[in-house]
Amino acid sequence: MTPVDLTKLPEYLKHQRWFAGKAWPIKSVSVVDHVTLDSGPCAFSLAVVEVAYELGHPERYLLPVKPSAEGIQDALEEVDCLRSLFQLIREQRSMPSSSGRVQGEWLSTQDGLIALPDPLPVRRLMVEQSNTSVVFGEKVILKIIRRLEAGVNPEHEMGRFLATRTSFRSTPMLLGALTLEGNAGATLALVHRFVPNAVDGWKYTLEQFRRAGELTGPFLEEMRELGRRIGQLHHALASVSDDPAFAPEPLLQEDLQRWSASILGEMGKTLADASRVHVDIDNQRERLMDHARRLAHVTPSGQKIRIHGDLHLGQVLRSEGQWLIFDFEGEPARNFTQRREKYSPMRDVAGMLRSFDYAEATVMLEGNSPGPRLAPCREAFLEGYREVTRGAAFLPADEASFGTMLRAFELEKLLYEVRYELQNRPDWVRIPVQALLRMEEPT
Ligand SMILES: Nc1ncnc2c1ncn2[C@@H]1O[C@H](COP(=O)(O)OP(=O)(O)O)[C@@H](O)[C@H]1O
Ligand SMILES: O=P(O)(O)O[C@H]1O[C@H](CO)[C@@H](O[C@H]2O[C@H](CO)[C@@H](O)[C@H](O)[C@H]2O)[C@H](O)[C@H]1O
Repeated sequence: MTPVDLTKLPEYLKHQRWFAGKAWPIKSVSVVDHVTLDSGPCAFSLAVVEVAYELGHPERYLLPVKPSAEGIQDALEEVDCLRSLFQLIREQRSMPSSSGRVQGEWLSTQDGLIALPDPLPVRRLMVEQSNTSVVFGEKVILKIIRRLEAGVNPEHEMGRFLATRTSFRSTPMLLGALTLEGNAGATLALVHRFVPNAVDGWKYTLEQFRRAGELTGPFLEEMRELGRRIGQLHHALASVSDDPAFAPEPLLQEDLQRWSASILGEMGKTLADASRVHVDIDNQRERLMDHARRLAHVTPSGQKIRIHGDLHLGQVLRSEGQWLIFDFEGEPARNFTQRREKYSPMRDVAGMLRSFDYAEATVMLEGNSPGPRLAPCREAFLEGYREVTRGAAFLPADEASFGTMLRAFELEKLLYEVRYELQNRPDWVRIPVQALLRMEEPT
């Protein structure tokens, strides 16, 4: 018997913030796996539903639901259900599902020994996000993943790697996870340490940029510190050679050629779409293509390593005078296999630099006066990064290659941002478009 009323599901999904398919007509929905949890004070089911569209690929979603005569009731609205879900992970329980198995995982790390209050206070996080997050006892945060993808979840994999194989601690540590094994296999939920009173780097930087005059010395020192943290993250990600998913690999000419070709390919479609709203962008095509072409001709040096993959100011937290890096899931528009590819760490550096430009553009659009913000911020961040990565095997060996790769990856990120904004925040497309227009001739 299916735990969800399938006839009501299409309408229900269309009203959920996390449902990505609102714009497309649904052909059918089905439950591909489910498990019922009825041992605690809240009986509910975890159902994996597949949504087939009239056009395009099917998608899978996780629905924690309670039986209800009125239709579909989200179990995550009930404190008892949330506690039961968390306990499943904490107690590492394993339960058969209709076509596989649900497995709770709790890491046996120092952080995993965390003591939690009993009864456990529960608070739903009310932020705009693509998943659902819940804070327990102000000490741990459970993220219930809504849209499920096949394959190894990069956030789960990276979190486990950092917690168990490295000494990198500038991240809210992964504590546990809930996994569905079998045909519909996927990571269903993740538990991390909760960072109290944290401000995300985006809000933090905007506040500083909004202040009149020059950026303060202490803020620029914080940006240098952020650069150091990212450098240390790259050292940690490159530190293990006995795990094929993480072992650094030499950067080859064919990697550079492949990345260059991929940027050129993305450019074709992206600029065509962008030129519908910004006519002058098409005139820049040749100049921009040159940046991408040059990447293919860099003399290969350095390594490919696992990287954060979607690094921007919204992926770092500022708490108690420290930077913490989080959200290792990679770019949402790419599939898990692409997100887990090893890359040059310069790609992360480029991502963060793009974020400073977004912050500058945002404060200018708000009507703040121009000021020397962007260049000092970039310089401070790069200084910090280079300070801790000097001579690192994963970086290009010479300055010229460093510069060419950085510009090519900034271009790649800019094109990604154009596509992201066209789809999600059309008013903001001008931010990456203006930056593309400003990009200098390659030297
Ligand atoms: N460990 C944490 N400690 C404190 N706040 C967090 C933590 N993890 C996430 N958050 C907050 O929750 C928000 C959403 O988290 P995120 O992992 O980015 O979810 P999603 O993948 O659904 O976007 C973040 O922007 C941040 O403000
Ligand atoms: O946070 P996500 O992992 O969902 O990342 C996506 O959304 C980001 C926006 O929230 C987007 O980032 C872009 O906008 C940011 C300002 O809002 C800016 O700081 C980033 O530099 C810029 O790329 C990100 O690209 C997208 O993957």
